Amino acid sequence: MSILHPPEAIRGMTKLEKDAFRVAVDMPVIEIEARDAGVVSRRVRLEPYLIGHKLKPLKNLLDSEKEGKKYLVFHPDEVQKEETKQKILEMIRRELGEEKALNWETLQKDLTFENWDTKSIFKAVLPEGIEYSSYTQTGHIIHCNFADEILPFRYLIAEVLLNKVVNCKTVVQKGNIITNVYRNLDLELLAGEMNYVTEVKETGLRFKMDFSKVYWNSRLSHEHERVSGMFNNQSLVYDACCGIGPFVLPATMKKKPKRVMANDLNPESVHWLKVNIDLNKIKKDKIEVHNIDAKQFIKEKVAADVIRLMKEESTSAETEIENQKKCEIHVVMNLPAYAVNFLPAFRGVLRQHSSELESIPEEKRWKWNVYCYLFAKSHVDVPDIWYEEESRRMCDEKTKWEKSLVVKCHKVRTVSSRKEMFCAQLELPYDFLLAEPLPEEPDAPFEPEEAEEPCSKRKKTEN
Ligand SMILES: C[S@@+](CC[C@H](N)C(=O)[O-])C[C@H]1O[C@@H](n2cnc3c(N)ncnc32)[C@H](O)[C@@H]1O
Repeated sequence: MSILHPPEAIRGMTKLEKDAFRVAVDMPVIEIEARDAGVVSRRVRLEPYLIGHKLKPLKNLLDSEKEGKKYLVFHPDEVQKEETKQKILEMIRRELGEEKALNWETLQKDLTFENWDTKSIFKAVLPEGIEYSSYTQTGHIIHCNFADEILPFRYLIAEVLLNKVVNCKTVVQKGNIITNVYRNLDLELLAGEMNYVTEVKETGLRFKMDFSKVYWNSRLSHEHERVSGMFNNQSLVYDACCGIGPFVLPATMKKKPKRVMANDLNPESVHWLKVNIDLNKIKKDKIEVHNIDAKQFIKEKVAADVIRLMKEESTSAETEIENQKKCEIHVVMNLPAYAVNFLPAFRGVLRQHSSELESIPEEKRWKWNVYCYLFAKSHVDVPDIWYEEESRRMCDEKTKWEKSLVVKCHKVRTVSSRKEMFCAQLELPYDFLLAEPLPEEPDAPFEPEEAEEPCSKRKKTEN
């Protein structure tokens, strides 16, 4: 444990009282001429020993009470040994000259709430052995996720974050379970202003949203980039659960696909998607937007759109063979708690267009790719490979085809112990798209999605 830590009296504090953080400490210092400060900081390697940035606004160099003098301020943890102190004096003398009178002194300083970083504060406040570090920031909003034993300290933690984290103006707690269909979170304001309209940047694009009404998860930025990077200028991109646009916006801006259609059931998502289309200066006609159920979107909008475009291209004499080859259909369904239930909608989706399809030669029919997000969950500890197998099984159970249509399973992230998020990539053959549809099943219940574990730790099992 460091010599420098907030006073023990604050342990157990549940309401922030900044004054209680004040403590007087003896800082080891060396007084130097103010005019030598530049040489010392440039030429003497003192970084490992100086106080550094951890206790900001306390700095490595402080004014001495004597005219024309400065103190070099050292971290007491780093200069405990006499030999270290000697070594430091020698290092400085080597640059400033042996004749300089250099001595170790102690300078009494008051450290206050301003000096302690969040980690030291939480460590000092929470009962021993309990740690807190799990929060995410979306624009000016910090959202926290608390384990039961930390709940009594949530208001204090929120106040600390509000005071300490750059740009933070609002701290909220997520409702423990996401039950609503739009996957947004029930928010409880813990500190700061009740303003949930915020803006973030992802892959260089601007995303504005009302955080209390739409879904946003910055942890998915890699996945948004991965999938939108798979398209090209001949792609047809259909996002069935588009949210505020993290797949379709970068795809449109960076890959310039032949066609982009975006859909979400939540009118608020659609509203903010349109705001973001404008904000990123994308022409409105580049993305066709819908606000319907994903199944309906697949059956009515996607199928008809693909057939129309494929027919147009197959009859156009100008289409180069090379471009025809690059033409692929990509349907993205990022609603992991439910999207597998949309897979049956693809079976037989082209039957109503079968006569139009007959006029398109097989070699001019475009490949169908579906990116189906899902959660693979286990009740017991299992080897990592189990989650991928479970993802395939979940898709196969829904497509009910003679062979698995899953061509790839990409692990997106670990949500909590025994729960992984996957993106199953399926290739749908035309036999499947023209097959007899399966009898309509009653809608699967919308599973409540438990909040992420504060720290996602998984017990390792043997593979
Ligand atoms: C997990 S979010 C993903 C949003 C976005 N694609 C992203 O990556 O941030 C799932 C989205 O599906 C939408 N949604 C829920 N049920 C739906 C349905 N039946 N049809 C279409 N969209 C739905 C929600 O409103 C939400 O925006």
